[in-house]
Amino acid sequence: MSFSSNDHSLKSINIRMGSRHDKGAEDGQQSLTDPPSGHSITPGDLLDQNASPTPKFVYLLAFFSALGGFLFGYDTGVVSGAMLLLKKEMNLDTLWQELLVSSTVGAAAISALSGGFLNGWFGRRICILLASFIFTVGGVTMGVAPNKEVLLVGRITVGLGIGIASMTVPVYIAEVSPPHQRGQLVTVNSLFITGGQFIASVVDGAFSFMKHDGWRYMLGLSVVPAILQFVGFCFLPESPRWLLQKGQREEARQILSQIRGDHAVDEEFDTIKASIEEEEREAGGDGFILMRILNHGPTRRALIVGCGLQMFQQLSGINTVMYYSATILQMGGVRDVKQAIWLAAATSASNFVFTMLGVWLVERVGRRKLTLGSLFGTGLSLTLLAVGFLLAAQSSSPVTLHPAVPLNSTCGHYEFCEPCMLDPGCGFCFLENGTTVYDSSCVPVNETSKDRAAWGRCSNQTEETASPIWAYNYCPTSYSWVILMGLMLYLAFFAPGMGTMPWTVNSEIFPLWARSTGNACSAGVNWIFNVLVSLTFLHVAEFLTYYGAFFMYTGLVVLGIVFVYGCLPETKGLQLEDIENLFMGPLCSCGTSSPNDHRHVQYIRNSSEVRSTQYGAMETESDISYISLK
Ligand SMILES: O[C@H]1[C@H](O)[C@@H](O)[C@H](O)[C@@H](O)[C@H]1O
Repeated sequence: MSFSSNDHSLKSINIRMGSRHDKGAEDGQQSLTDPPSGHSITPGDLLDQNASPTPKFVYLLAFFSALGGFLFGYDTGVVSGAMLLLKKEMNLDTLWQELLVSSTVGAAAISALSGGFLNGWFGRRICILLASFIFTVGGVTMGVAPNKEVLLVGRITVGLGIGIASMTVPVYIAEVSPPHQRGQLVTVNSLFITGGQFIASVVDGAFSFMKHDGWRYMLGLSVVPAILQFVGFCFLPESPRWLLQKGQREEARQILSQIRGDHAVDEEFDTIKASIEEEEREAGGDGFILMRILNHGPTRRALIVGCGLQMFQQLSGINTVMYYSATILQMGGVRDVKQAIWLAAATSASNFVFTMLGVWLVERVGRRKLTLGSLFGTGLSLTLLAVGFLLAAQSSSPVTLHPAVPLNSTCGHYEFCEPCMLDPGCGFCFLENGTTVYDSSCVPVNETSKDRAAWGRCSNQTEETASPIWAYNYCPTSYSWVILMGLMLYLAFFAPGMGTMPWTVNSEIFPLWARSTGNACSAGVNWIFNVLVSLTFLHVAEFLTYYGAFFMYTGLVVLGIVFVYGCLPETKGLQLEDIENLFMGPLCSCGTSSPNDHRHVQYIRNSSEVRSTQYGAMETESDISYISLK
């Protein structure tokens, strides 16, 4: 017999065996420590529902909750297309445009942080209902907004909904899913996020022809999934884990049986119950939850890992790349705005399609390998993007015409397109013949609409092909194919891993008492870094140039690789109640706290007599002799 000490897994096995034994004794059933003669119990037996097909009800729950992810994606994605129409119709200046975009993300950060309290107190179901109600109110407000102020209120309202949904939905799905499918089902929520972004870009394209009021449909249509989710959740149950934590045992058992279909739920029910008691005992029952998380080693380490993952997700620059895709396409010669909108839809379609790959891979390769592989590819693609921008900058078109510009403008100083476009006050006005640029000038941008110059040839944009082209924020280049390839590769690598795993992993690494607060903090970190990265991008580009900015993101991704390699354990296939054990050791164990694929736990009866194991008895050496870890 061989035994390698792994007191963490022993502790959890101990909980299960002990509690199962108690139950078996009470009900006069056979206990787990009393397997049929000659049968050795494997972990598979312990989680026997793992091997069985998932009842359809779980899919239904996952679908209705993931509508929250859809709304998150839709409301964050739809605004770019709506803005093209809004800025003309409401005559919005840059400040208002930025306010309407960033207020949603800012509100999401605040509500995600406070959502932890709501979630722990009122439960997952009420929070999802609340989020869909808020989404509906926000959608109606935006759809009927008579002016920009009301529109801003609508954008802030949907932001509040997004924050609550973003932290509640993954937790709810994780808590109702069977362990062997948890990763996949939670990752479906990310699929719905990118699906929402994709549908938003299609809706943007479809309504872009409606110069008057098109934006009302774009922004207002979000009420459809919001109402669907609200109605659905009126009939769907609360998470049995949350109910058990609140002491509502009978309801919890009943819902667990309903969710698991025909499968016996005693085992799972007892495991959850025993570990709630154990966890509460270990972490100390009283006090402010965030303080308890920080004072208790395993949860403190889980919080660092969860927040770190969310931070690196945003520092990888996803929203810059998505936002910037239309400009990248313009650089490549797509000058028609309508065509650019449709091609931007192709970018979000790729993000969506590659997220599907993540859903497929998560239970096959596991969270750790998927995240590491994704980060590695993301880093390489960012390097390619940076090299593309570098080549474009080095072959930047010269300024050939120097019209007199006002004294207070810097635009007259530039000799090349590159520094001209990096100056937020200027744009590049040029004519082209095939790929040759000629008659080019650097002129001030119109304060109210960046789509045209303040004066001169490019101040009156027409659709005619012979008229000069106005390039704001970009330069024409023949290296756009390198950048485009970088963009596609970026999405292919980012979406399946870094786009999805931070949400999935966070939903499973916290013990029940810390789950709401832990997820609130990590989702809050995600939204805060989302605002930071999107708001700073243009300034960073101004100081470091575009290629400098993308090299900087590459550097941040390298830091992310070190962090993930060092600190992210594998959570695949484990019961939620076991995952805390992975954080018992030091913060960074380079994956060694992951369950070892080759180690097999066997429970062997060493006598024909039925052994009555008591709760906690396995900690003595003689008891351990009943287990062999190969
Ligand atoms: O996981 C999502 C997804 O990758 C989205 O495409 C992105 O816009 C969000 O910021 C992110 O949290």
